[in-house]
Amino acid sequence: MIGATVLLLAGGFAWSAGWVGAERISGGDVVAALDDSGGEHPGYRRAHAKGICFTGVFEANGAGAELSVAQVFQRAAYPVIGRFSIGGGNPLAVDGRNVFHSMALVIRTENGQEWRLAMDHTPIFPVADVASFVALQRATKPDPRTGKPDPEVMKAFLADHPEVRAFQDYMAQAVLPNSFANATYYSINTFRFTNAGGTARPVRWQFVPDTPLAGLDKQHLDELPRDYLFDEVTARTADGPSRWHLQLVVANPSDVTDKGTVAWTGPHRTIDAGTLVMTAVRPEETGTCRDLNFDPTILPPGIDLSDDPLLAARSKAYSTSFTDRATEGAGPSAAGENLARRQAR
Ligand code: HEM
Repeated sequence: MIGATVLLLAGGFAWSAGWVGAERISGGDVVAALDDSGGEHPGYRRAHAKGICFTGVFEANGAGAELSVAQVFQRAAYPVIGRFSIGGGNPLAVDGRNVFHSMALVIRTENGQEWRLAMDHTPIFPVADVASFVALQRATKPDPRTGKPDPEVMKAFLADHPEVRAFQDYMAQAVLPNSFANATYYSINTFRFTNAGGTARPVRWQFVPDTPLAGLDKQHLDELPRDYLFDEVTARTADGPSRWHLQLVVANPSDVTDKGTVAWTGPHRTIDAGTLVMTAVRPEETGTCRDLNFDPTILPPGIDLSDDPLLAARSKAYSTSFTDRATEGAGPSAAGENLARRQAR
């Protein structure tokens, strides 16, 4: 369990005295906390710094229109810009040690609508609000003496945040996908979908891969090559596309919609809205994803925010991170023909 905790929190998260409520925590505060915990890496995303761009299409089958008027659910193929990443702010991170495998997408439709999505391969998140996120950074900040989080600080954090237990329990038994291509990517947060009849429903979604799931050996994660996941997806894509089905999951009346820490369990009405086809992968310097902010609150008409407070907090933090890195100037690609290889030369 401790191993899972340390693994989960290794992405680098911090804290600042005097933050007493989410309303007082700005995007700048969150980014300062990320920098304090994970170290400063100018020119990179403050979280999910190590990533690779991809392109493809979303082939909508029309079924999603039952839930939302967004054009992206009308039967057609829409171009996609995407990014695979691992959590944490270190662009030189070792893939195997990182808990989050992530996918971000921008899907544009010809009527000018745009849907930006940033998803993790876990169905739930460790914390439900931004104050807890900041506290998590502090708890997981490496102690300079050991290079690991201080167990006493972690213990106090977990005592104050029992909601983290659900994530720890999930991670302890979950398979850690051995490819970006065979992971399921979850919205985690709930959104509100409105259809042409004006009916609004809380919805979470997941992109479910056609590629069968296979796991990394959790006992030997440290032995994986640094860029294992990124090299694997690059080689795999040279051989052909990978596909995921977009499953829209409609809330049951008893489901929690304002906490990404709580899973929706049991049977749910689920609509397969179409297929994401990922056709090409490129390093950030030559791809088209680096200078995008995958703010999950940029939504087309027919998809709105829910009552989950994490969404607005994410928007503020992503915006500050984006502005900071734009001001600093982009660093070399962290994966693909990458920074680590250049430094080794
Ligand atoms: C309070 C909670 C959260 C905070 C403060 C936060 C913070 C951040 C920040 C600062 C970035 C870098 C943005 C940029 O420079 O473009 C980022 C990226 C990202 N986050 Fe979060 N995040 C939170 C929750 C989540 C959740 C719940 C998910 C998954 C559903 C998620 C998935 C991602 C992904 C996939 C990226 C990388 C996007 C890309 O490739 O550009 N985050 N996050």
